[in-house]
Parts: sequence; structure tokens; C-alpha cells
Amino acid sequence: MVKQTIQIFARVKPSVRKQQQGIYSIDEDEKLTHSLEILLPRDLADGFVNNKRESYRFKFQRIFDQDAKQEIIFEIIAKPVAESVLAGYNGTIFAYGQTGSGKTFTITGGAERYSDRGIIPRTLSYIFEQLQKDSSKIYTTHISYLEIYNECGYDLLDPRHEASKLEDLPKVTILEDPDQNIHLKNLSLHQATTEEEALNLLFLGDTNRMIAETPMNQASTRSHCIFTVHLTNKEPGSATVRHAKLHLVDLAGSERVSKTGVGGLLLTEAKYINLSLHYLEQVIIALSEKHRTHIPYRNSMMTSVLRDSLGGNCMTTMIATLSLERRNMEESISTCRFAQRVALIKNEAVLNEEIDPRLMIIRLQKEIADLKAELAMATGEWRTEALTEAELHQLEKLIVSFLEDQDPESRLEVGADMRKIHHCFHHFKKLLNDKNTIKNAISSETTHQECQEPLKNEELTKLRDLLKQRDNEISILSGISDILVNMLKKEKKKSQDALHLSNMEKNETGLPENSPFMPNSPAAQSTSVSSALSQAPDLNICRHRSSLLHKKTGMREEMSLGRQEAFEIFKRDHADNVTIDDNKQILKQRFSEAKALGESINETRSKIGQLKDAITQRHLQQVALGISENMVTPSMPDLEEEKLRSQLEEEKSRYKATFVRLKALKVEIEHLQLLMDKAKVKLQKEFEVWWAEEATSLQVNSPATNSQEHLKPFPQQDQPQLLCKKSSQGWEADRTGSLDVCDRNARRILPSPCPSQHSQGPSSSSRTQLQDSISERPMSSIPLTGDSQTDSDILAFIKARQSVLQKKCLGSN
Ligand SMILES: Nc1ncnc2c1ncn2[C@@H]1O[C@H](COP(=O)(O)OP(=O)(O)OP(=O)(O)O)[C@@H](O)[C@H]1O
Repeated sequence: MVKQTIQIFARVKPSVRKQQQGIYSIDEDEKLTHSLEILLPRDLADGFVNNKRESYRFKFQRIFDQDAKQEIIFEIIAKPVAESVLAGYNGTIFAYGQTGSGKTFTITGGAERYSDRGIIPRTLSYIFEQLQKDSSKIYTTHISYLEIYNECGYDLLDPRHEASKLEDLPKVTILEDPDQNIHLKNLSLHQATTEEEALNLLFLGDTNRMIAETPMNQASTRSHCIFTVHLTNKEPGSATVRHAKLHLVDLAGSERVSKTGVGGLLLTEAKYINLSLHYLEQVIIALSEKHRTHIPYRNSMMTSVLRDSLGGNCMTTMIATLSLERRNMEESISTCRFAQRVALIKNEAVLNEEIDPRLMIIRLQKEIADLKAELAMATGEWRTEALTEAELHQLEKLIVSFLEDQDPESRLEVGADMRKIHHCFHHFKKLLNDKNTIKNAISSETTHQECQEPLKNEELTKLRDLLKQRDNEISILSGISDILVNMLKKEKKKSQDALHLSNMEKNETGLPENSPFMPNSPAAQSTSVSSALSQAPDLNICRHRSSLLHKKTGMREEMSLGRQEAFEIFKRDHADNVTIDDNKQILKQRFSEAKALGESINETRSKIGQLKDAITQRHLQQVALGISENMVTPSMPDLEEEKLRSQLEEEKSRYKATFVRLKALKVEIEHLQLLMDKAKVKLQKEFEVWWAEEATSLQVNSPATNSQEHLKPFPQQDQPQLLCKKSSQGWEADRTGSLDVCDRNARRILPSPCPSQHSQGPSSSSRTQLQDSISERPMSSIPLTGDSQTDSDILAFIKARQSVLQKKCLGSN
């Protein structure tokens, strides 16, 4: 059992405004305890009353200031917890802090850069790396991802549902068994055998969380998310299984409502915007008070789920995320106070071991059989039926190994079965008789030989030497044949790999054309590149994931032309587009690096092959030389062979280093692709929301939509006059004036693409003119049809055209 208080760490979010510096300081004492001092000058003009203290000091295990990188956060905070989980203890890391203080950034990571990945992806990477290294145990890993919003649990990984809102996800409920163990009904567990599979699950859950988020439920702010890694390990042959759970928790924002106007109990109850955080605090207070017997875990779903992590069987770590800007000081102080209380909670982590029931049954069955046999012997009820073939065979094997065992203490264990004991006696008797017969024969032969001329000693030695030499030759030749057999096996595997990869490649699409993983790329034409890459973790998973994400998000993959055009413009002007483009560039670079590494791996492989051949040749020559000169071993070390061997070692270590780099690159590529997928889904989601809003507001404002006219289908001959048509250059207006109406609407539905500074310069006049001329047009001929799809296209056209015009106006200015 490991007794440990909850470890508390603080992380300060980088401040946008540098002048905020000087309002806090971080110190480290001789016991390496870190303390954070928050200064609140009395004349603070930020509006809240501060007539008591000017300085607040809080202790933490360690405080990470604004410039702390994600890597150090993982190394110092998460790695020790991951290590204890690998050893079989439960672990929890939770982030607590006000909205926007960096909880999600710390737990999951930033959405832009690979280097920004947070504790979850890094921990997954570390865990799978360790599992790969340890072949002494059999591990299984499962993942679950739970979101708690408004006291309801939702399964973020359910494969059967396409989430478009939170309620679409399966509801998770809590069940408690008589031993007060918590079970989560409807929370799916997914096996992940590799880091990639686990990462895919993380991104799937995050995407579901984002899709299900509505403006009322700003998911990341108002809900708690618990990503859990369930790890099981067992030594081969042992019936003991160890289970450990690692919860990585991103809590809801911890803001409190303004205290003014609320008092007494009501104040306590209403302090939190999110009530379950209030219950969390109640649990923490109860746990930190010495003689409290009742801990109110059951008050909320979150405290029930995290019951073990708080004062139970778990190694728990809290990260207090702080946004130390003047306006956030009150929240930051309350986060620190919360952390100080948490630090008083003692947990007792034990190894979660249990006996595998299946193995236990087998063990007990054997014990029963043994006991029955013993009983039969003791009561004289011997079994009389003959031993079966299999039993006899097994017995013979036991006797042979008993006889061969040089240990005088060894025993022959045949169990309490008289039939077997009798069989053994028969066997020994037969052996004894045979031995006596041979002995007699030899003694008579020796007498006969003694009469003949004795063999010369010299001749005997010569024969012995010859025998030894032949033995050596045989062992060398069998070594060589082993090498040849291995080479053959490898070649066979290589061709199978190549075949397998090329089959997969045929079915794949979606990687950049110059990707080394594409069938027609120069790299892929080389079988050995394919083979080298096929040994690296499978890159194809990316594409399965991509389509899976699309399917899961329930996003419309098909858009009408108009919507598409509007989407393109929306995308182009969206802030995230820069990130997507940047990541595309990085991805391209990584692909070419992977391609180069693949080629280098192939070169190294073929060099290794050549060197091995050369060594084998050399060896054969040496053996032949030894035979011809009648030497058992060559007298001098073979320098040439040594040189070849050291070259081989060099090439092998180069191969290993390149391979490791290729593997890391593959993980990075995976991650970047997941980030891009997520960004794309987000973009599409935002577009849908914006589109729906704008279409509604246009229809509400438009007089034409208020009249019944627009509900009538347009007469066919009128359509060319009302609608804008698409030319080979793009969209163009008809000459009837309806374009102006389009423009007018477009200006209303679209945020102006012209940056505001332009309106102040000389260029603003032409734009104003354009707008004026537009606004003078009548609104009566708005070309809406009442059919939502057609109207959508019209609106898209308006937007696209408006954007082109604005661009032109910007260009000409
Ligand atoms: N240490 C950091 N370095 C760089 N950027 C950060 C850091 N911490 C937070 N950010 C950025 O600040 C913004 C808010 O952070 P984040 O979403 O993680 O806050 P949060 O506490 O999870 O908020 P919420 O309660 O709404 O979920 C994000 O854009 C994030 O990228």
C-alpha cells in the first residue's frame, strides 16, 4: 500500500498583456517547496473591495510559470502517475481552474501545433512505449471517455451514434454494488492495442464533444470530461491479474457568481456556476477535516465517479491552472485556496490484484482430481481400467526425463495412481534386465578382443581427433544452414509484406501525391521501402480515422454548389484556416522526410544483407581452409571478417536509429492529421451555424419573404431574369437589376470582408459609393423561392459575389 497526499501543482497561463507582470512571484525554499505570492495592492482600481490583505502566499509541489512547455509538464506531473499506473496502482490527474485558464490546453493540448500536445497524448505515447518494452507480462488496454454535463453522463466514444447534439450520445448512469463500488452503465470501453488506436479514440471523443456543444452548453467550459485508460496485466501462466485505471480529468470552469446580493447558505450554494464543482469542494472539505466520517460523494455524478481518486485507492495529482491577470485575481486566489485544501487529502493506493476465475477453475479441477486419486489409494479403491495411450506416453516421458536428470535428489512424480506406479516398476525392471544382457555380451566380447592385437594408442588418438573435427564441421555447417534458412524465411516475409502493402495501397486514397506511401510514388515502387514501412506502425489507420470522424460527426459531406462556394469563402476568411494551411505545409515536409527516411532504410537494409552475405562467404572460406589444413579452428583471428562485422554493427545501429525516427515521424504525422481533421470539422460546424443564422435573419428581414409571393414557384421564363447565372469565369449577374438586390442582401448577411482600416483611407470613398448605389435599390425583387435548398444556393451566390466585389474594391484601392 502506498500512502500519499494528493500532489498539487500550479501552472500559470501566458499573459497577453506584459504589464501584468509584478502582481505575482514564485519562490523556491531550501526544501524545494515552491510558493506563489499573489499581490493585491490596496489601491487596486479594478473594482473589488480589498481592505484586508495585500499579499497571499500558497504552497505547491511545483509551480510552472508562463513559459513552461508541455513537455516539462508531462515529465514532472504526468510521467510519475503513468509509472504508478503501469505498476498496477490507480492514478488520476485533474485540472482545476477558471474558464480559459488552460485546463484543456494542459490535459488534451492545443489544437495547432504538434509540440502543444498535452498530457493525454503524451501519456498514451509513454504507456504504449513501456508496454512494448516489457515482454514479461501480457497487457491489455481499454479506453473510455465520459462527459458529465448538468449531472448527466454521456459516452463520447459510442460507435453506434452520430452525435449532432449532446442528447444524441448514450446516457451514462451510475450503479453502486453492495461494496459501494461504482459501475458506469452505458459507458463503452474500447480496446486499444497501439498508441494510434488510443489517439484515434481521443480525437473521436474530442470531436464528438465539439459537435455536441451548443452555444448554451459551451461544452469545454460547462462540462467535465474524464478520459480513462484501463490497464490490465498478467504474467504468463499466472492466475493473478492486475487492474489499474488512469483518469485524466478536464473539469468545468470553476467561476463563482458575484457574491453581492447573496448571503448565508444561499451564498455557499450559489457560489459556483457549476454546481457539481460546489459538491466537489464539499467532498474536499469533508476529506480534509480529520474526524469526518460521512463524505458526501453521492451528491454529484462527478464526485461519485472520482470517488477512488479523492481519499481512496489512487495516486492523485491536481493541476491548478491560473490566469494571473488583474481581473482574474479573485478567481486565481480561490483556485489556490481550493488546491491548499486538496493537498491535505490522504489517499491509500493498493495494488488491484485479483485471480482470473478461468485459471482458478482449471487449478481447482486439477486439485480435485489429485485429491480423488489420493483418496482412492487411501481407501484401497484402486482404479483397474488400463492406462490410455496418452497417459502411457506421458508417463514414458516422465520416466525418461527422470532417468536423464543428473540430480540425485530428483523425484518421479506420477501422482497417487497405483496403475502408474506399477507401470514405472515394470519399466525399471525391463531396463535393469536389458542392462544386464548388454553387460554380459560386452564382457564376452572383451575377452575375445583381449586375445587379439591391442589397438595402438597413437591410432586411437588420431581417430578421436578426427571424430572431434567432424563434429566441429557438422556444427559449423548446421550454423550456416540455420543462417540460410533464416535468410530464406526473411525473404519470404519480405515478399509477403510487399504483397500485403501493395494490396492495402490499392485500396487507399487520401495521402498526398508525393507521399512515400502512395502506390505510384517512386518510394512505393521499391518493394523494400514498402517492406520497411510496413514494419513501422501502420500509417493507413489515418485514413480509416478520417472517414470515421466524418461519419461520427454526422457532417454533410455533400453540399450544393452554392453552399460549397460560400463555404470556401467562409473557410478562407476563418482564423483557423491559417493553422490548417500551416499544418498542411508541415505535413508535406514530414511526408517528404518520411519518404527520405524510407529510402535510407532500404539502402541500409540492402547493405546489411550484403555484409551478412560477405561474412557468410568468408566464414565458409575459413572453414574450408581449416578442413584442408586439418585445423579444428583457424590459428589467427580473421581480420577481414572482424572488419565486416564492425561494418555490419554500424549499419545495424544506423538502421535502428532511422527506424526509430521514422516511427516518431509517423506519430507526428498521425497527430497532425488528427488536428487537421478536428479543425476541419470545427470549421464546417461553425459554417453550418453561421449559415443557418444568416439565412434565418435574411428571411425574417426580407419583405419578400414576408409576403406569400415567394412561396409560389417561379415561372420558368422568369428565372433567368431573377437569378444570377454562373459563367465560365464564375458567377455573373443578369442585366435585369436583380444583381443589385443580391448585393444588398449579401451585404446584410455577410460580415464585411473589407478590414475597417480601409474605410478611413481614400479608398473608402469608392466602397461607400458602391454601398450607396447598392442600398438605393429596391428590395422587392429578392429572388427567394421558399425552397430551402434553392434559397441556400441564392444566398451562397450573394455571399460569393459580394466577396468578389469587395475583393475587387480592395484590389482597386
Ligand atoms: N500554457 C499555455 N500556453 C499557450 N496557450 C495557452 C496556454 N494555456 C492556455 N492557452 C490558450 O488559452 C486558451 C484557453 O485555454 P483552454 O481552452 O485550455 O482553457 P480552459 O481552462 O480549458 O477553459 P474552459 O474552462 O473553457 O474549458 C486556448 O486558446 C489555449 O490554447
